[in-house]
Amino acid sequence: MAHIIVTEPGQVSVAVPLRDGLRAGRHERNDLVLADHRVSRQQIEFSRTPAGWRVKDLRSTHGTFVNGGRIEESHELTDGDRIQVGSVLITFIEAEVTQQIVHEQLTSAAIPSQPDDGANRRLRLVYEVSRAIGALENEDELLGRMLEAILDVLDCDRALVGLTSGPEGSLRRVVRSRKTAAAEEIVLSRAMVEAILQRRQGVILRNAGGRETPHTLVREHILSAMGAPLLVGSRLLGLLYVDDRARVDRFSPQDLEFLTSLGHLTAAALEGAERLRSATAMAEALGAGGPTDDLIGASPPMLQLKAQLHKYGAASANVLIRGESGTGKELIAHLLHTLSPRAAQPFITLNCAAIPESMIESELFGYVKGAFTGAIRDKRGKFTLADRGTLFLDEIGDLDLAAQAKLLRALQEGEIQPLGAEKTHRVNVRVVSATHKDLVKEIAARRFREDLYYRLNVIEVETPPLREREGDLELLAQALLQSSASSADKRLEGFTPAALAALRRHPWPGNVRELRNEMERAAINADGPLVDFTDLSPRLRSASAETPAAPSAGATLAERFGQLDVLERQLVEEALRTARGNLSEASRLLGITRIMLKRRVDRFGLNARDD
Ligand SMILES: Nc1ncnc2c1ncn2[C@@H]1O[C@H](COP(=O)(O)OP(=O)(O)OP(=O)(O)O)[C@@H](O)[C@H]1O
Repeated sequence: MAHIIVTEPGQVSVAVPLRDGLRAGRHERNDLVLADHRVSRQQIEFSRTPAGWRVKDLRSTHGTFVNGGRIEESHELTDGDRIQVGSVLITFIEAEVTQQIVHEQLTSAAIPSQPDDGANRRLRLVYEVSRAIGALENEDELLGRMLEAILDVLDCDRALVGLTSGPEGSLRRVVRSRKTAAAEEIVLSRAMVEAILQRRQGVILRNAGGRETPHTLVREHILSAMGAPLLVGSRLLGLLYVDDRARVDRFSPQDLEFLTSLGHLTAAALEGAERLRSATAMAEALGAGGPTDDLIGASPPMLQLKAQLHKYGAASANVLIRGESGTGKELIAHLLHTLSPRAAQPFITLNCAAIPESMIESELFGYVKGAFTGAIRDKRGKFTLADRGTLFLDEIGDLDLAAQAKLLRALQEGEIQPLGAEKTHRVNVRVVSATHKDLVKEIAARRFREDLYYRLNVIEVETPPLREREGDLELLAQALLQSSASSADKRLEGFTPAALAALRRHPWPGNVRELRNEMERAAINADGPLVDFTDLSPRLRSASAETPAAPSAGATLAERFGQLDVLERQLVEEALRTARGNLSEASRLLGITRIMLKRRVDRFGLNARDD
């Protein structure tokens, strides 16, 4: 049954099963009462549709938002949708949950004081879990408390939460055991973990000892085990696992159903906490300014990127930066170094695509005199030069397999051996690498080593392309123009509307690098004070699909002259669209008088309004 997870500020998250016609609002007659002054008395209604579920806004005063956007009237829900009303967050979950548990949870304001039978102990656990993770402060400690409660209720030996946020693709674990006070090492069955994570379903081991029992469980003397995924929407955060060494068939299908419900609840709370952390980091990043000020951009993906840089700069883990060409990968690698404790040490760059295969090893590790013909003196490699600092490996996807094997060894052992040297020596290097290639595809095509990928990609950062960064184009164009103008010793104030429109129309496949080149050119061409359409490159003046085709060379003079009308009409239409039909505003955009524009509007029979 589908359900919603309701998170009110300062309250525990509560899971509520959905039913057709369920209403939420401030009035106490609602099925779900939301005590928030920005929620209307009747705010929203959920209804079933042939395709699934829909949420309808009941003409609320402050509106209903789904995934950040205000809904017009109603919205078809998909798994994981986040509905915001006032300060209340409601997450829609399509997956199955145990109705009994979630329903009881909804109606219990406090721990129930009924006889302590199995069902009530479970209910109490759900309550405890909600309370613990709702107040999420120290994640590990609270997950630990939840696991202790699970051990108690399910009466089994050991319990574990494995989070996929662990280093290098491994699971970060929180473990509790009934027998030992110390956190016991739990060896998980790979087959079970894969089944849970890949199928995204709960798995239960019954008849342990049978021929199909996974080897690890037999070796570890585990007689019963079960696990469930931590899923929120389509996002997999890890798994919940319990086992027992005393009894066979310890867990029933109802136990698994119960564990699965807890998995949903835990995942929703963990994700909520993660969002809070990233919002806090973003706020800190925005307030902090500092080195990331060099990274121009205020669009949501750029703000997120800046927050990530502040968060990851201080870590010493390796970082892989992915992104299209010209999106600022090198700039970001340098910022990661500047923000790190290694900032006072060297930042060394190697472009793997620019070095011939035969030389890559000596570039990376260096050589000693006499190592090969022409090695007339010792040469230090990039690893040695970057010792205690950062090594930036650009275009890592272009490294050949032989060099990948050597790089992997250096990263695994923290030691390098220059060509021809007898001994290895230790180096302490943080590797930041970058690529525009999809390394997962490269791994599948056997062109990139998977083990190296995990070594490099402890933290992954993605640089967004310019076309996805709404509003950044203008910011970047202005800043890059100013820096080019001052190098050319000119004073330029900005752009004419026609130049700006051409900049906005262009798709910028070469991203910021292409824009920087364009601004250098414009600064040279422009006589000032504004850069005009004619100062831009021919590519910008003619490449856009919306720009009318240049008059064809073979046409007569009269035909070509006639085509001017087409261009003029398109520009007038565009200006009117931008100015929402306002004549004065549109004439200002076109740089002509209002009367001149009115004459053209009449000639083309267009609609416009007087101010
Ligand atoms: N957000 C930004 N703010 C200011 N300048 C930027 C920004 N992004 C990129 N640049 C500038 O654009 C140019 C290209 O950036 P950079 O060389 O870092 O891109 P890249 O992703 O490493 O490209 P490639 O993959 O082709 O090597 C540089 O001059 C860089 O300083």
